[in-house]
Amino acid sequence: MLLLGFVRTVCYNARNWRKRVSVTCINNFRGWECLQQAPNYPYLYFRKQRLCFSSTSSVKNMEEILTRTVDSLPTYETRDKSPPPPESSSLEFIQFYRSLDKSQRPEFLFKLSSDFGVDHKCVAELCANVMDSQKRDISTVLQAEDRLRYCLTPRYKVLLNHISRVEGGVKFLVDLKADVIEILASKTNDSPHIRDLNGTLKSMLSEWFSVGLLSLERVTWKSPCELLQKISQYEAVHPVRNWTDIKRRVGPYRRCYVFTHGAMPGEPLVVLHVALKEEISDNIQTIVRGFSSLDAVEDINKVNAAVFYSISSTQPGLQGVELGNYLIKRVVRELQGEFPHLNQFSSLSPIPGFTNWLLGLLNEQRKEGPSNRILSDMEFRDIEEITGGQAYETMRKLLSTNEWVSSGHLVKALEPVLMRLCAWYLYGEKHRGYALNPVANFHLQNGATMWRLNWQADTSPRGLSASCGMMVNYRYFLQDTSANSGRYLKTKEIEASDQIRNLVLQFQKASKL
Ligand SMILES: CC(C)(COP(=O)(O)OP(=O)(O)OC[C@H]1O[C@@H](n2cnc3c(N)ncnc32)[C@H](O)[C@@H]1OP(=O)(O)O)[C@@H](O)C(=O)NCCC(=O)NCCSC(=O)CC(=O)O
Repeated sequence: MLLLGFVRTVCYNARNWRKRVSVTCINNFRGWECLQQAPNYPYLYFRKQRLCFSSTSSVKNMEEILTRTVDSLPTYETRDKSPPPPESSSLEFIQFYRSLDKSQRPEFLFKLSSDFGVDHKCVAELCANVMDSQKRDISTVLQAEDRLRYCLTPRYKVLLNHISRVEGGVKFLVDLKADVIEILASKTNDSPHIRDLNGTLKSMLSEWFSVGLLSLERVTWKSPCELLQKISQYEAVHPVRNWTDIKRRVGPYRRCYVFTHGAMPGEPLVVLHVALKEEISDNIQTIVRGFSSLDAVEDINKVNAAVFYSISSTQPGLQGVELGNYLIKRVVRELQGEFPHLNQFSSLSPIPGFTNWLLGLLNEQRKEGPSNRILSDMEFRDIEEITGGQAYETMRKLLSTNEWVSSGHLVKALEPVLMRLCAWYLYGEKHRGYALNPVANFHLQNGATMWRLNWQADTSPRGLSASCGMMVNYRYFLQDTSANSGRYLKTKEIEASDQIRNLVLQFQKASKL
């Protein structure tokens, strides 16, 4: 009996025909011959090579699949002559992995990375050979080193390379990398083997997604609807509310650019939104809510600054491949071509995490009692006078609910306090020596200058909750970005403007933290 369409069938695992295994097999319209049971023995056969996995794929299944699909590393001598593994191995691996529950993937990836990785015994032997070869001529040394280099190739890398050649294989590997990143981040399994797998995948993906293999595409209202829809869905910084929003973001005095890759057609890998302004913006509402009629003709004399107001990477698996940095630099060149006189390039960036960091500080302050270490004595008195309550306690309550913005007096009293605290948060708070704030770290890695902190730059509830409404411009002085980036990455030195440095000095004087 041929079963078509999506049906749920109960199958018997061919290898465990004695043991009834409840499995879920989902057909597609081509279907495969339904699982016909012989009258006496519940056994399984297929008309088409589609695999049916137990919904509780056992470790045994994993080992079988891995043994079947992960070929041994060809010998050094036959490394260039060995035939590639059959495509069915790649497809079988992909299908099996996708059939696994999310909770089973760490186990599978651990097995893949630990049992099918580098042959450590062989590496040790070849290390000894390299040492021995030092006494010999250079060609012997090079030969020994090349053998060692080859032996350091994880066995699974051959399969991953072949998976990248099947249709959808690169996207599969990007998603696999995203799983590995998640496993490591959640500490579900932080074995050194999984970390090694992460490194191998990162180096493969960094090669495949190098800037020379990426295509820059400008998104306009005439772009395919599906692409506009994806741009809206992927927007991670200033959510797109409706079609008018997206139409505005690709309309006059706006630019939207994406990187795409031939191996992932139709998929914007990273998205950059730009506002063309007379000067560098200090407020996001004027950009995302600002309205020039959608058919206005751009006046080149009104375009003196390019403001990057949103950049989002759409593929978690490509984290660490630095697509955003490449895209910003490529878009700068594109805009210089369109507007040769353009010489101001800056972001208008959110400051995620500042409000929570400040609330943590206020909580600590509350525990430590009356010692006043965040506010100056006059500020302390002003806030108590305006709120009628204990300064830190009321600040904590008001900042948690954004209520403070409804009081003009309080907004005025808090501006100097919050501006200097936020400048310190961006400039002084560190993680492993680099800027604690991930957005700051991103732009500083790119070589931008922490240029201007803006009060009441994002008065949306989202902006108030994230950073008490403040935003920051990371400015790209093109002639300095390379040196700035090098200094930041090497010595962790942050390039900042006088405004930022003065605010930090004010913080250090007023707050005895
Ligand atoms: C910012 C990114 C596009 C960077 O992606 P890339 O692939 O280019 O770079 P990457 O993955 O190598 O990460 C480089 C650095 O980005 C920083 N980073 C920033 N936001 C991050 C996030 N949400 N998750 C992970 N990293 C993030 C990290 O400190 C990281 O440094 P490390 O690897 O050393 O830890 C992406 O992280 C992202 O989409 N973030 C979410 C949206 C966002 O916050 N965009 C920036 C604000 S908008 C903005 O600022 C305005 C504008 O510029 O347009």
